[in-house]
Amino acid sequence: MNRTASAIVVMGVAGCGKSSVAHAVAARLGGRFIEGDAFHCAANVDKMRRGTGLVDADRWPWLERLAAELKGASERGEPVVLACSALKRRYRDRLRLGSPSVGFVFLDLPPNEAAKRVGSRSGHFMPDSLIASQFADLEVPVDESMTLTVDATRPLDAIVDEAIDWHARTSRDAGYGPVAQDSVVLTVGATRRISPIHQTNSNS
Ligand SMILES: Nc1ncnc2c1ncn2[C@@H]1O[C@H](COP(=O)(O)OP(=O)(O)OP(=O)(O)O)[C@@H](O)[C@H]1O
Ligand SMILES: O=C(O)[C@H](O)[C@@H](O)[C@H](O)[C@H](O)CO
Repeated sequence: MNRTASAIVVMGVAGCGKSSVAHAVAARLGGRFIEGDAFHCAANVDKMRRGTGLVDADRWPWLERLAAELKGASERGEPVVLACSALKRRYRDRLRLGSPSVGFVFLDLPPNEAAKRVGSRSGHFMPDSLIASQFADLEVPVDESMTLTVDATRPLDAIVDEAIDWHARTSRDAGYGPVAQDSVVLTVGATRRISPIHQTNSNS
């Protein structure tokens, strides 16, 4: 990895494949995998296990911890791939704050598929009754910097290949040089630049 996308956040609703994809992408890129769920406090996990969705106040301290992880990694030049729901635009902007070159891979999965995946796994705290609230909170990334949207119904290997290819292309486009602050918005097959990066970040 290089400083253009020193960190990748794999995002989306419960069950969309964040951990599976982030883990595989980290292994392919030689980066560190971070499981965002491991940074939730016990109260948050208990809340979800009991069938109540998290609200902003529950998520902010968690996002602060994850943002600190990304910032530290960015300062050390350590490549990382984080699995984190990052459902809302302002959550993603918080993660961008300390490491502006972070890229996002949004795993786009329909609600029925997410419910099926969450319902069929065992030993996880997340009940499928919370899928509706995940989609209620989800703000799909549109015109956000360094963001790839992937059809998460595709096989895992194909998704990982797409993410790796996107990372390579954004890195090549940025050329390691003075354009590293540019934003690259990629929707499969089409790349366009928006510069500088802060023009595309708003606090919604
Ligand atoms: N592309 C895929 N196709 C089919 N099944 C998948 C795919 N990716 C992941 N899965 C399966 O879906 C389930 C959820 O995957 P995973 O735990 O990676 O998602 P997640 O978004 O991290 O979930 P959560 O945030 O709820 O922990 C797992 O059983 C996993 O094996
Ligand atoms: O922001 C949130 O509501 C949470 O991070 C959830 O997305 C879960 O932790 C995760 O998906 C586990 O199923």
